Amino acid sequence: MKRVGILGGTFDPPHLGHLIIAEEVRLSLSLEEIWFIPSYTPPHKDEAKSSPEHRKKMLAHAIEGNKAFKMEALEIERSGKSYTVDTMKELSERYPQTEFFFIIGADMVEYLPNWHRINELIHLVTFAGVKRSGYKLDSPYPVVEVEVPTIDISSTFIRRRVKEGKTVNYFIPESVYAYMKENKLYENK
Ligand SMILES: Nc1ncnc2c1ncn2[C@@H]1O[C@H](COP(=O)(O)OP(=O)(O)OP(=O)(O)O)[C@@H](O)[C@H]1O
Ligand SMILES: O=C(O)c1ccc[n+]([C@@H]2O[C@H](COP(=O)([O-])O)[C@@H](O)[C@H]2O)c1
Repeated sequence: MKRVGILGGTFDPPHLGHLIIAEEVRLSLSLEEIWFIPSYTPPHKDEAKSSPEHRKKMLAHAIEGNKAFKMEALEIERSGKSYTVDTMKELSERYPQTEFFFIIGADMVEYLPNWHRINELIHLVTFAGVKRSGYKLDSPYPVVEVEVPTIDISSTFIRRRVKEGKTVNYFIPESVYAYMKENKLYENK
């Protein structure tokens, strides 16, 4: 079986925290690839500030240069609320010879009991949980904990800094920063 990690997210915008957890989990669990899946409408939080097209382009910039990183944009193509169970059902049917590991930060681990059709989803993926400051990794659902240095960066932090007119140099890849500036993203949001 091919072993593939999935990192689903809003990526509004993608940042170094995303890239570091993806690479660290890939190495720890000996995964061949990481597929980044940008959501269309995040199921349980406010709508993204940037459009799916902008988020997709920023993500493409963020993952360029790592051959093991791919983007799978099926949630954007499907539109509507991006429930993970629908996504993983589709991918499991499309790739029956692949074992999927779904990477989640501790904020999402705490939230797992509220996920849509979670009892179905746990049979489709193995959750790989990573620490995130302010959250616990405890869950009534099976989660494999992967030791990753705690990176205290979030998209909310990046958006807030940009709105305040401050630099976000070094927190996001340069190419993502250039794209954000070119398109004036987050300056007034
Ligand atoms: N710094 C981080 N450390 C660990 N996990 C993270 C980190 N940033 C994001 N994640 C995880 O990556 C996935 C996608 O995150 P998402 O794209 O929503 O970014 P975010 O920084 O949490 O965004 P926001 O601040 O807008 O809520 C989630 O499972 C989230 O827990
Ligand atoms: O399916 C659900 O009910 C569900 C609830 C919360 C989050 N998720 C998924 O978890 C990933 C991270 O979510 P977020 O909100 O941090 O971008 C993303 O792929 C979401 O679709 C999924």
